[in-house]
Amino acid sequence: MTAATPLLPPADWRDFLALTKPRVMTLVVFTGLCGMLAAPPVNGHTIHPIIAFTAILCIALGAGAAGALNQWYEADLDAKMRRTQKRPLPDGRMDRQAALHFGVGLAAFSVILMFVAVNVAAAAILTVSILFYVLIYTVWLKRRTPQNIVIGGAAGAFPPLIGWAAATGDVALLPLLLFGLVFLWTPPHFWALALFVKTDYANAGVPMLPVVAGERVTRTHIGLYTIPMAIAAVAPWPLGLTGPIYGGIATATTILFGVLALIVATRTTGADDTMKPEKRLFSYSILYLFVVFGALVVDRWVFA
Ligand code: HEM
Ligand SMILES: CC(C)=CCC/C(C)=C/CC/C(C)=C/COP(=O)(O)OP(=O)(O)O
Repeated sequence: MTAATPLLPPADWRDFLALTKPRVMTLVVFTGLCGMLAAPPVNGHTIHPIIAFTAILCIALGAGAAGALNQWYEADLDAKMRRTQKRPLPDGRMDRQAALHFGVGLAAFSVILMFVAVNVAAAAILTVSILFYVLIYTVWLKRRTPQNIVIGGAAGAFPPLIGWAAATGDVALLPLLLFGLVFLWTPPHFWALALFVKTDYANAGVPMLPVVAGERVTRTHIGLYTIPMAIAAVAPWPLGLTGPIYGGIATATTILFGVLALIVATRTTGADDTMKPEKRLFSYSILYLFVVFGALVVDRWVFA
């Protein structure tokens, strides 16, 4: 049943903000910004600061809209998981219709503004990423297959491409590698977390890998995905797409990622295990992406 009831008071602005999953979106927006700042000038011109700001705003609004539509669609699941129970919809602080209108309105606004103020390529990729997260991941795959986050995770990998396209009107090998990096990073990022919130997903009936295939298989998959992820992370350097600053930072931080992932991949746990290595890998995965994308920008601006 829907949470819609005429007795609900109007939702607070904080509830609308919570619908946009602001903490997760900071990294989404950061990768978009770095994709933009890593792009070369076109005909001697870099992107105008106002257009750059508008493009980043559109990525933030589009990602927020996708988060809101995700929460609109899966309020029933969120109500069953401890981690998500206090969100505005399952907690009964907001009408479901309001969340739907907010999400659709924000999505349309972000795409139209991107098209009008920036360019068609960035608007098109933004549209694809919103649709990917909402329709492919949330509606289609999440409740059906443990490969949900592998395929659906592509949604979160688009922002570097959007940023680059906003600056150049085009895509190129470097942003495609960055897409590959985030795409291959998502499984270890998410499965590390899924290992320690497995019961939540089991209670909600979501077929995440540890629930369906067990811990052992999940750990092995974390290890296996880390290998191509590491290649995508370091490849821009030997391919001559970045300089040694990026190369050095990406290599060092990726080696540490590999070590932490290997620890998780080779562990077996007992019933009262505190899951410290899994929590560490999850936290590090977030820091890692911030640092690698930050290094890209530092490298580009130091060697320009
Ligand atoms: C399908 C792909 C993904 C899934 C299923 C996933 C899942 C999750 C979950 C369940 C959390 C815990 C959030 C919470 O407690 O509310 C989380 C945290 C986080 N995720 Fe992901 N994630 C995915 C992709 C991404 C992507 C692409 C990014 C950014 C590029 C990202 C960035 C983050 C950040 C920054 C946090 C920490 C948020 C905080 O501090 O609360 N995630 N992720
Ligand atoms: C530009 C643009 C549209 C970007 C989209 C960004 C995007 C797809 C991010 C994915 C990260 C994310 C919030 C996963 C949460 O999974 P979940 O929804 O299963 O997590 P939950 O259990 O916390 O709801």
